[in-house]
Amino acid sequence: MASVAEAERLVARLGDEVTFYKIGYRLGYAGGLAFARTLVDAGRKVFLDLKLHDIGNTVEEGVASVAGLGATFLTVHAYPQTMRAAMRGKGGSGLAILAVTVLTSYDEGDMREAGYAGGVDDLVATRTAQARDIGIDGIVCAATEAARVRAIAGPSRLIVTPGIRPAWADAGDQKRIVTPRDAIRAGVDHLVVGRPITHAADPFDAARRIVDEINES
Ligand SMILES: O=c1ccn([C@@H]2O[C@H](COP(=O)(O)O)[C@@H](O)[C@H]2O)c(=O)[nH]1
Repeated sequence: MASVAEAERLVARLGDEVTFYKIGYRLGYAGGLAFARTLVDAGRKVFLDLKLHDIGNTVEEGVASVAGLGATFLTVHAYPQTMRAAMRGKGGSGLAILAVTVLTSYDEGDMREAGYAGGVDDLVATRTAQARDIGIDGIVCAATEAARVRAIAGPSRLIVTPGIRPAWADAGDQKRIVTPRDAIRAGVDHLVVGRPITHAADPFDAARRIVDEINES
């Protein structure tokens, strides 16, 4: 979403079909943080996908600022310093910190290009174990990794998966994609669905088809 006005129109169009909204960079940098508060006040849940990563002090102070907005989730990259700082920053707020392991737009070739010697699965596993040991609230990974992540993270830590693509949707720049049905069957707690809904000719119909697929799984 490019603007709060556009986001407001989408929220109105989706009505009660969608109760949990993710706000990313584009809207976040265009008034989206104030809009998050509006959504929370309207009874919606908000996932702030800000993917913070910086020196510990900066992350801690940034998370402390965001913690008062009433959002449910906030993402940080799954680097140990960053995760520890985020957990300090959230203090006693109800904000859950989610650690992004390896972006779902990365495959093995992208890992090599970025300078990693190992593969996606092993880095997701390593970062999940570190996140668990730090006490992070949830893990962001592809649903293809959900079973291994669950085994490492334990039964109560949240698993949140972007890269969700119904069979009828384009993959776009996502490389590790899974259908809503297969993600639910893999034991994922929350599915992130963006363009299959926001770029659909009829977003309400797209959201309903995805909800139906989840409910039939
Ligand atoms: O590994 C990650 C972490 C975050 N994302 C974010 O999720 C949405 C996915 O949107 P789609 O349009 O459904 O591809 C997007 O905002 C990403 O920034 C991710 O895709 N992968």
